[in-house]
Amino acid sequence: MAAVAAAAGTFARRMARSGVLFPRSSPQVWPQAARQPPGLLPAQRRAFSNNKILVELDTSSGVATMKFKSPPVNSLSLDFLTEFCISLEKLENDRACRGLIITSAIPRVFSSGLDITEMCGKSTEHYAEFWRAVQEMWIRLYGSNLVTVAAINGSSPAGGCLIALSCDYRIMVENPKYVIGLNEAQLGIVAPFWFKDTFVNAVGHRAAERSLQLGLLHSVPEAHRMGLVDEVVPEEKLQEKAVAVMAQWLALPDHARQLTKSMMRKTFRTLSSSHPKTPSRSHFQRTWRC
Ligand SMILES: CC/C=C\C/C=C\C/C=C\C=C\CC(=O)SCCNC(=O)CCNC(=O)[C@H](O)C(C)(C)COP(=O)(O)OP(=O)(O)OC[C@H]1O[C@@H](n2cnc3c(N)ncnc32)[C@H](O)[C@@H]1OP(=O)(O)O
Repeated sequence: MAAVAAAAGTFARRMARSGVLFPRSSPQVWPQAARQPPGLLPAQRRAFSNNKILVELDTSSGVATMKFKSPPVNSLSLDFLTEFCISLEKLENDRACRGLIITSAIPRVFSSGLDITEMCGKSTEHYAEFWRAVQEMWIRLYGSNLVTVAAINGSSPAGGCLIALSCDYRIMVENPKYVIGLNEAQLGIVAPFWFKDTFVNAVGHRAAERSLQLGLLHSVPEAHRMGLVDEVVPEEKLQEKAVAVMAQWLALPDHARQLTKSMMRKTFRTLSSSHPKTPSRSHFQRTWRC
């Protein structure tokens, strides 16, 4: 328990160093239209970047694009998760931003999920901090007030699938090599209940039961059929489609859409307020034999 508390403190300090407020306890409601401060020339584009993620915000449309750029496979390391939360928080605090498209700059992979090297041979404190960061990523993305669209341009197993599932809409590139799903059972581990719930919310109980027990990674057409992704497009149409979907969602009044989203996703507050126990060191070691 002390380790969990220490990890919470460490993660909070990492976020605080970035200048981002932490944590935010309740959803914020943003103005309906992107606004520019009066008297200033509108800067159409703003960008910020770190060594894991690139973010570009088009202030005229209010749409930001977040590109994962952490070779080789955009695995979700502690550093990646921290940068993700910082970037998301910056966008949420930017009154010009209303929507977020998440995609990958790495060919053929959206995200390979949690970084396996973070779960081997580390201290109890590290596991606690890592797990805290995984939860925080999900809480912030699933509970975000922004319209979030996943433009999935590569394989997306496990934690990568969770990121996509946490968005409001998923568009995946049609490619016979790409797969998506929660394959934890194949790895001999159990997807946490909030991974499971997010999956069930997208595909329904029966499809989830089968997919999760067998740890299936689905082809793109199969993922589309079962509702795991909402749309499938050729690679060259992905950006255009993501922008079009975003425009459709942003056409609604923000407050009504945001409150509806918050109502539909209210379970996230349970985790947010209770942060379940971090898996123990022996659990990690047993699972990965390290
Ligand atoms: C977890 C501890 C136990 C208990 C806790 C309790 C409950 C919940 C626990 C866990 C929940 C976990 C969710 C997860 O996300 S676990 C991670 C699952 N991820 C995977 O299974 C993906 C594995 N990777 C792949 O399938 C493929 O790599 C690919 C499809 C993403 C890409 O294929 P490529 O052919 O393009 O690339 P590769 O040659 O396979 O890989 C290149 C390179 O990258 C390394 N790598 C791949 N995935 C990961 C990863 N997730 N973390 C770290 N590193 C990864 C791979 O080893 C290669 O490295 P080298 O070049 O060999 O050095």
